[in-house]
Amino acid sequence: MHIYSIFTVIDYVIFAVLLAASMGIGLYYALSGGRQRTTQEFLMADRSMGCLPVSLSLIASFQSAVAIIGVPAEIYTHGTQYWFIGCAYILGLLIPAHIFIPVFYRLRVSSAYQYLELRFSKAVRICGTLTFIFQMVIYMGVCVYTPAFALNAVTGFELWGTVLATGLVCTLYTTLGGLKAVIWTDVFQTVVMFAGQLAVIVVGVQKTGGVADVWRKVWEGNRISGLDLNPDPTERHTFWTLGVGGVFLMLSLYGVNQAQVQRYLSSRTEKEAVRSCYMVFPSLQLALALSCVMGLVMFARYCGEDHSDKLASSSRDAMVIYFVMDMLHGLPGLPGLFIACLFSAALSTISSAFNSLATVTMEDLIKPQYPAMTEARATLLSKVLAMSYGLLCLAMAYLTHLMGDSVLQVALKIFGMVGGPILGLFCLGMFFPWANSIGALVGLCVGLVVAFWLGIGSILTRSTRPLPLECSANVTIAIQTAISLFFSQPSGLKRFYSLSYMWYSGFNCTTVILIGLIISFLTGPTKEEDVMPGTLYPLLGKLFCFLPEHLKKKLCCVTPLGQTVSEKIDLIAKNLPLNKTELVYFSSLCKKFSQKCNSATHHLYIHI
Ligand SMILES: O=C(O)CCCC[C@@H]1SC[C@@H]2NC(=O)N[C@@H]21
Ligand code: NA
Repeated sequence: MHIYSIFTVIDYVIFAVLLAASMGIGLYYALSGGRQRTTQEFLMADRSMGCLPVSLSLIASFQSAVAIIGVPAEIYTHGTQYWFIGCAYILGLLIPAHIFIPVFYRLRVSSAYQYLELRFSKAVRICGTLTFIFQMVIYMGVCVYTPAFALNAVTGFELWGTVLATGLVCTLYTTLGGLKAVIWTDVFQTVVMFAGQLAVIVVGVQKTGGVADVWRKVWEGNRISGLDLNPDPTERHTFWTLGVGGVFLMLSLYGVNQAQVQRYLSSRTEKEAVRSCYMVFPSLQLALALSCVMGLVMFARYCGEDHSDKLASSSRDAMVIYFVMDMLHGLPGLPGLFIACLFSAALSTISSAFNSLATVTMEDLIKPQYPAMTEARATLLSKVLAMSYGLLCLAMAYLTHLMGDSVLQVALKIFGMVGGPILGLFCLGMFFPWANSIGALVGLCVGLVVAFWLGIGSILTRSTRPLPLECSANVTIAIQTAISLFFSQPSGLKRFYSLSYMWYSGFNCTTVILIGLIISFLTGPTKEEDVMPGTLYPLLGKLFCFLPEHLKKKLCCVTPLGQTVSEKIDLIAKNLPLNKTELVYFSSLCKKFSQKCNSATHHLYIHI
């Protein structure tokens, strides 16, 4: 039984226009520019992108329907504690901007996992790539499934037909238009996403009696959580699990995830890439604020009642759609706008995932095996891969159907369980020169095993206790908390399983680094001079900058960060005994040289 069949023709038109616009952008990039004939264009957008589209595309990659639906459900059930994840965005973006981007950008890699071969070995690169593929395929399944399932639960909007339509449109424009199409559709879809959420908030506040009324109800309903500094790591959401554990989550996404690294590398210069990372911060805070406020307005609207009886599913996620349709029905076009917002969020994430999966499969798994492959065949194969990943993710959507739990929790657990160990692998390589490839391999494997042991263990023994829904329930909460404190405090393994999922990224990253270092020292640590230049970041040197030079030498990693080729040429040019005319001749010589080399050195220019 479905509550609302409120979709008027105009709503379907708006949804169709969204899909058509995305297709249009994809076709435009398939027929313009280099017409997607080379992998440099198809996978790297010719490294010609500006910081604005890149920054909006960076947001879109990991802001899908999961956040649009899952965050309001989270705020409605547990209060605004989740909002503190915004504190993790500061370090979570500064570290990628000043550590990961320079290393990746100056190595001129196309995929993040090429770094692993340069620093360790081909085996480490392949394991890193396969882990990434595993993570993104499951995550894509959640992203395709979420909007279709939520809509079907409330509005009877055709479920699998929607999943199919979304998946096919997305596969088509990603396959036709490559990274340029994906980035520009992400820009368009991010705007639609913000518009849809804003519409729900404006109408919702207006229908719930205005801002003052909403504030009073959420305040009385104890939904405005204070700063919870409880150090207990098994406490689901505290300032520490969100603000500190969240930093590791952000690093695994915005620091080393291929979908984001590819965007940094598609920027026209390193400065543009760093600038796009900075520009992500305000938009990410806005996205977080919009979804948290939506959850508060929803609480103000229903604080006491529980409508799950009326819905086809008892999950709070479906409740969010019920709230939206309750607010927007009778306003023709707005339900269609929200549907467009939901699917824009989903499409922009799925297309980024497809494109990054096709890139790593080509760059890390196929090209190294078939170096003689022609450009045309390689590009064709990339397109076939994008199509096959599209179909695979439809299958994963069905798997999500079986996962239960809140979609936000599922997505964040996947990032923690799989993204965390990958982050550990890169940190091991960049910050610890002694790490060798055996250590890296064993560290990654042990990290993944421990991550899945913890993740699955927590699912089997879970007992999240949502706050009571009554509006003014201060007394019962106090009693309930006292009771839970008295009975809880599980010990031993159960305590291990009850580690907050927001610590998974940090915990698994640390496991990989520790195991990796132990194994490296046991099997003969790498000497600093044997490490490929440009693959180390002198983090320890910077952290212990107060130490005397000889000790830092002992601690190693005082090597300066890899210089760009142009910096090296400048250095040479300055030291050469050349006069002005000879310098000009030298620079024209370098330009000819760089045109002959492959694009890897195409920014070989000289400042005179
Ligand atoms: O929305 C999704 O698809 C995944 C859930 C959010 C992923 C993390 S949470 C912190 C960071 N901020 C975002 O908007 N996305 C990532
Ligand atoms: Na998205």
